[in-house]
Amino acid sequence: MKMSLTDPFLLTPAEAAAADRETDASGIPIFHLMQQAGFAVAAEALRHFAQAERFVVLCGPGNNGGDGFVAASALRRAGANVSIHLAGRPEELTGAARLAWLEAQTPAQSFSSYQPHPGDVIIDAIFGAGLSRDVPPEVTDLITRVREVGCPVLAVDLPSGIDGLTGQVRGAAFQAQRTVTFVARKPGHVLMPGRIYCGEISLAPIGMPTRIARRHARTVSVNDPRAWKAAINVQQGDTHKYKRGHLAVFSGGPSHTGAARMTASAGLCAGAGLVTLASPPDATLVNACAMTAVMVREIADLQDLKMWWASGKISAAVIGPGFGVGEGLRSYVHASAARPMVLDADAITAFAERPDELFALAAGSEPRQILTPHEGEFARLFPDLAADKTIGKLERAKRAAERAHAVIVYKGADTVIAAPDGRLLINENAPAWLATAGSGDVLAGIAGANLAQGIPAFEAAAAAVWLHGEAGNKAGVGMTAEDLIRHIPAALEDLLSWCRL
Ligand SMILES: NC(=O)C1=CN([C@@H]2O[C@H](COP(=O)(O)OP(=O)(O)OC[C@H]3O[C@@H](n4cnc5c(N)ncnc54)[C@H](O)[C@@H]3O)[C@@H](O)[C@H]2O)[C@H](O)CC1
Ligand SMILES: [K+]
Repeated sequence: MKMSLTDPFLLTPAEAAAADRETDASGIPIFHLMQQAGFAVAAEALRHFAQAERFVVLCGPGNNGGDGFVAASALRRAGANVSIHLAGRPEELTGAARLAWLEAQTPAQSFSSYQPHPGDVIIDAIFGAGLSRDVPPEVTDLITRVREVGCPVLAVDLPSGIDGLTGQVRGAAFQAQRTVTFVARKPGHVLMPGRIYCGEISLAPIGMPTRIARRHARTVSVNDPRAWKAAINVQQGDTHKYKRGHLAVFSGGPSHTGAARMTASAGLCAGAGLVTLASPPDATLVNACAMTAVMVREIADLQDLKMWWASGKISAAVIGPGFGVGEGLRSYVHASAARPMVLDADAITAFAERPDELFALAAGSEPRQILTPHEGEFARLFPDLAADKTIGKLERAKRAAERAHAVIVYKGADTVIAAPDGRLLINENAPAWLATAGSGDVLAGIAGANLAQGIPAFEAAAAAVWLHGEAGNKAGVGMTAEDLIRHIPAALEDLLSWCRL
């Protein structure tokens, strides 16, 4: 089991700036933090780029540039060949960055005078958490020239051009081989494409008291069991099957049964006590022949469904995988309003023309629904949010959850889980090969199993996304969705060990 030793909390750029100010006010000057930051960068440069013929430190106008001056001085003292290029004029520097510049006592050249050369290692200290708009043309130009020569880049805090809040590229960005960040990672380190641009990330504590940093980290965390393990029943494995809930999964017609079967099998492996595949009459035979541990029950129409819910025998449901988009699906969702339910795939698309109808169903109650849109489905249900280029994935997911009164699992390599009350998590344990046919059906089944066991919707969704990623890691490259299902129990074992810690 791979356990991360770093804290799961993230600081948005605004939170990091507020934490800096509070640290300064508490008697630890920002200049002191900057020195520690610069030393950490220099140490990382010497450790990982020992082959450098020259370190070229590119310094911007703010404190990111200040970190660069400190790093440059430290590298010089260590005997390295260093040159500094500066955006603008040194007289324009202020605050701690100005102090760092004065201490560096070095001539600085302009950005435009820098000609990248093989053997150069770039220390990118142009923009960090303070990037507030697209990078200017001279920086775009520099990024292009460095890329053309292929010089390795060590980024300070963030690769310049990556937005620390959204992970988006603002005009252009350095592709770093490594990034050294401070105190805590920012969302932009975890969200795509920022995560890719950062390369290998290391974290330097730089002397900010953890209590200050933690107090400011209010917006978002990494999806790590520490965020929700309290909601997981550790006794899960030992209890009676009826206590572990009964999950209903709705199958499509006779030629569309595979997806729901995948969901049902995943639900069983993920710990639901019982799983029933609710099948239209013409698909019952197909489903019954294919399933063993999963039960099959005929649900012919709305009346059957209402009676089933009324019997109190099912605890949660998954609808959408392979069901078929149409009025039938919408009526089933209506009949299941306010029940713990995962709406996936077709269940999302079915409401594309009338999203408000779906959102109204969940209004007023505590969130019981989990919606699991990928990029395309998200845009169908929340077209305005998807089109709004001024906000990133976190804000989109947050607003969507508020609007839908539901937990949103906004899928991707950087799946974001959002609750209507504003809680946000970014998942980072999913391997690239998880993006395979049927993978989403499996995720829906795991989430359904969690709901069936009585786990609240946000925690159920977050734990499902994490388990899905862990199972994917265990199944390994080249896996199929069936392999993924077979690896859920081992992932669950890991989760229960986490929960017992
Ligand atoms: N606790 C910590 O993590 C510490 C981090 N440090 C470093 O400080 C930077 C953040 O510093 P800040 O001055 O707030 O921001 P930047 O240096 O990233 O840039 C601000 C600077 O740039 C101008 N600007 C922003 N965007 C653009 C643009 N697109 N084009 C032109 N100019 C732009 C803006 O107006 C400012 O002048 C953090 O990343 C760390 O590296 C501290 O060293 C100490 C503690
Ligand atoms: K940078």
